[in-house]
Amino acid sequence: MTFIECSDLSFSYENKTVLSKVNFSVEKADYICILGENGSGKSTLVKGLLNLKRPSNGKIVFSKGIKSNEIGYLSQQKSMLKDFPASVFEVVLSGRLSSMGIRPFYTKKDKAIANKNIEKLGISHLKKKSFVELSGGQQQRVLLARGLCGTEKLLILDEPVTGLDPLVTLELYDLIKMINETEKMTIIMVTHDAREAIKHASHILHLANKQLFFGTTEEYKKTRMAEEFLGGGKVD
Ligand SMILES: Nc1ncnc2c1ncn2[C@@H]1O[C@H](COP(=O)(O)OP(=O)(O)OP(=O)(O)O)[C@@H](O)[C@H]1O
Repeated sequence: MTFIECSDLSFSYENKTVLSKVNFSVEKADYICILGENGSGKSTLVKGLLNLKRPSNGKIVFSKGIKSNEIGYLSQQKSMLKDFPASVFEVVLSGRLSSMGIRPFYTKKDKAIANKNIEKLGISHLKKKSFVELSGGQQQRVLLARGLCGTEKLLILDEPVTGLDPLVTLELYDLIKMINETEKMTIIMVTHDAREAIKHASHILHLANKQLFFGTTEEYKKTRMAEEFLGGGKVD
């Protein structure tokens, strides 16, 4: 099932085009990694997918299977939430906000969903702790649980491992892969870590202010671009 179809997309800031000619589609249970150098347009595209920025050209079409408020989102670690004066449970529960519409309170169902995701990510023991007292890796797990509270279909992650140590980074990648495989959760992830990306992703979207490549990871691995981007050496 196709969730999102992007055709001939461009984005501009103050009439300056920063991304153009983007054409790709997102199918249910895909794991798409968006690669590219700094300033290549990755975050701008994510803003477009989250309906936070309007394309200057082309269109993003959501299928009947998904609405734009059914997308979970986890941003870079430098997120404002790092200083959020709240417990782990409250932070995770706040992931239900986008699904609440005009309803001003959390229901039992919202709380049950928060608890389910806390369990899924193995952070039940941290539930009552203050979010600001956690390690970077623990905070990112909490924010992943929060992102999952907003969706059962599509999770967008913008550089989720930035600033984490290598071991915690691997743990987080494994968790994301587990969610993709066991829940059939569709994943779109922006990352600088191309080597890890090609280990996990089903598809690669490579940007350089335009679309350089979109296709399966297997196809991508055969390209010269992949070799160069991965800094030479064997692509495994
Ligand atoms: N709010 C803004 N106003 C003006 N220009 C912007 C704005 N946000 C981004 N840009 C410019 O758009 C281009 C693409 O930026 P974007 O943040 O999408 O790139 P990126 O690939 O996500 O980069 P990084 O890997 O450094 O996060 C850059 O040249 C950037 O300077």
